[in-house]
Amino acid sequence: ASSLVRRRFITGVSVPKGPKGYPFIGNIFQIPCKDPFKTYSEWSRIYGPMVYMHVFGQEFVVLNSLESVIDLFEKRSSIYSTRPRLRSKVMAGELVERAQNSVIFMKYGPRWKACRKIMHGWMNHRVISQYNFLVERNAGHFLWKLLHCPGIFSHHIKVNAGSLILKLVYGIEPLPHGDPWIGMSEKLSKITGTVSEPTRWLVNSFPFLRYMPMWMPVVEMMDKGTAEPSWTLEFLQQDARTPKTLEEIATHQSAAGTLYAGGMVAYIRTFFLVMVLNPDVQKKAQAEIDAVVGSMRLPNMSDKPHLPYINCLIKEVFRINAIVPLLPHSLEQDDVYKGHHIPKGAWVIANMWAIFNDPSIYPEPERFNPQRFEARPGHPPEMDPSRYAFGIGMGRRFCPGYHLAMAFIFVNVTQILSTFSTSPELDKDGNEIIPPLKFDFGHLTSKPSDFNCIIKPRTPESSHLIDSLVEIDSEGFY
Ligand code: HEM
Repeated sequence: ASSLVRRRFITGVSVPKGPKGYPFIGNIFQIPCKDPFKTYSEWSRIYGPMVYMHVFGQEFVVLNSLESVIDLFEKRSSIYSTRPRLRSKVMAGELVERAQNSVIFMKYGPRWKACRKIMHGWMNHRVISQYNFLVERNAGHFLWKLLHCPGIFSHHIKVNAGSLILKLVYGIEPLPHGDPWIGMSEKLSKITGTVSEPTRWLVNSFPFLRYMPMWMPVVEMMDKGTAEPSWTLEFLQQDARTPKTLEEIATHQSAAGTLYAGGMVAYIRTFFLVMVLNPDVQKKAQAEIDAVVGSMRLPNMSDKPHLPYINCLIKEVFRINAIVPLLPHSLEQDDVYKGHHIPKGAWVIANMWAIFNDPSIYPEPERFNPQRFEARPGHPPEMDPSRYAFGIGMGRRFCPGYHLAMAFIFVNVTQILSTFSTSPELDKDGNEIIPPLKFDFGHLTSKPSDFNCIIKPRTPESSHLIDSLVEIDSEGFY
């Protein structure tokens, strides 16, 4: 508290308002474990769009309005682009190590810049458009699995996203079941998510794997002459005579290690859920694909400009589930915004959930309505949430996987709509079991709670098309 008083004296203004906490422990008991972003949003109605809280001396400022998020993360991105400092004393060693090695948690500085440069080289718009064929082929495999084993669709979604990343980064084709690389990436992503949850600091043991040297299998395959083209191979072969410095390898490894597909999995699961809940939307989207693409081929990236309703649908899925509902940034110097002191070292958290559910931006926010993004007389399109689901504007921490994720989403959503109908499960009396529109927040992302549904090919021709496009060397593809 004394440092607070001192800083208040320096800036002459006070921190934003917030719920009154206890001495030392602060607001720890007021921050709920479940859906904290909803509580922050309620608090903003009492205390204003910026809400201040503190826990064990760590200060937090939650930004609940789009205006404040743009003003700070975008317009002042030179100050607000670092990540919160993680409290090493109360965290297990592995978590700290993960934090140091992960681009997501790196402090703004030279090492972070080096990683971002590598990632930009892999995932800029031009490079990603050259990989469209791989995204499309990968989606074809996914359809084939949905056709032949629809009961475990959630599992297929996970493998689908994970296998694309593994192929791009390491040239590895994952095993159909229980692939160790996919399992390991999942563990890494859980560690990453755990590090970021403010109320989790107190947990002091995590039974996770240690961070593994992920370039090793590529070196082995290179030696055997079996390495497939991949970003890692490209890196290792660049000037192969000069041994890589540890720093270079570590930088590449941390860039690669962060590439996990959690956001894409959450998106596709959300898409299936809203299709179950909104049959009219599904029919309308299918009618658009039938009219533009026909049923003789699968949609691909070149169809994107000709499918306006699908493009609106994709935006609405981003809005209805804020995949990364809380975005934690931090600042390394004191700042003053709208008459309030934003203290150096505070976690400044953008509440994206609050923004995507703000009725002044999205009227009737609880309604799933792709048409809100259409321009009609007297109705300008509502703000595109996919612009903000990956970070703010072109702010420095904006998700480097944006182009890859958008290509993946477009191809998968259109190919699923073109070939399958998704509907609610039936109980033994033939009544529909309607799943709730409910999401679980954990490990940084928000995903639909488990639900079942029926996924059926739309026509016999759809099944033939999928089978004919996927050449399977029958060895248990799923
Ligand atoms: C639908 C899918 C995805 C969503 C919604 C998503 C969202 C985000 C968000 C919100 C951030 C934080 C931005 C900020 O702090 O301002 C982020 C960062 C990041 N994302 Fe994604 N992402 C997705 C897919 C991907 C993919 C496919 C990759 C890589 C292949 C990726 C790699 C990263 C990395 C490395 C960072 C950290 C950047 C940094 O801190 O400098 N993301 N993502």
